[in-house]
Amino acid sequence: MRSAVRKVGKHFPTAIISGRSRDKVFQFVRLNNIYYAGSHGMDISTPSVSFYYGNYKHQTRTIDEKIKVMLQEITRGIKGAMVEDNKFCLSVHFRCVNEDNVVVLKEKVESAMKSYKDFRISEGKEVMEIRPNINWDKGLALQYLVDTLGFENSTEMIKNIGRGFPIVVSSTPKETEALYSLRDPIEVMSFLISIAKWKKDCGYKKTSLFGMFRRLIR
Ligand SMILES: O=P(O)(O)OC[C@H]1O[C@H](O[C@H]2O[C@H](CO)[C@@H](O)[C@H](O)[C@H]2O)[C@H](O)[C@@H](O)[C@@H]1O
Repeated sequence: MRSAVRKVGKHFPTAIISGRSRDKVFQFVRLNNIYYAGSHGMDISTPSVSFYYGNYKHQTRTIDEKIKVMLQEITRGIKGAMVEDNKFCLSVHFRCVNEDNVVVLKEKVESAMKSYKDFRISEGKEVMEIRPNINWDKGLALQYLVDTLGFENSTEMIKNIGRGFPIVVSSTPKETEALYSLRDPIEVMSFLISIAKWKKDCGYKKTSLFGMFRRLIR
């Protein structure tokens, strides 16, 4: 998969946008030719900029250590629950918590977070995301990348099509906004290899990217 992403990054500006910390995503992916946006898009690096943090004031952590300690205390009392530090946001995982305790955990976290108006809670896949209460998310991070960091071709593409080419990855049918779907990581990998090869061979100006998408995915 890494080699497939590297190939795509060679032919298209490529970004990985995640709720996880940027460092963690980089540890998984370990490629220098792509953009990374961690902490739900709050922490962005470009391929040309050193990945490592400098000692700059604006890079100080926004997550109050007090909140982390408080959430760790809550999860300690509930079997299977755990807190993950995503640098500019926190996750409270409940995948391994039994059903009855999930309700208890959610109530405790929601109640404790009531005193922290600068933070909000959103829910992911068996995870509560504790995020700064700012108007920023993965979608806005994508828009920022498209508008400012050398994704000019994508801007054109997204404008032309209206919504780009959203693809959901799921082995079962799902209600989503995505226009296309792939079943699993294996299909994702062959899709990535195909678009990189397609761009290498002919470039999207010579043939329709839309047509290519239609051929490659459902
Ligand atoms: O934005 P994403 O890249 O989709 O990140 C969202 C969360 O991903 C991780 O949690 C998810 O994967 C875990 C297994 O690795 C799973 O246990 C959990 O239920 C999933 O939600 C990550 O650990 C979280 O911090 C992210 O917020």
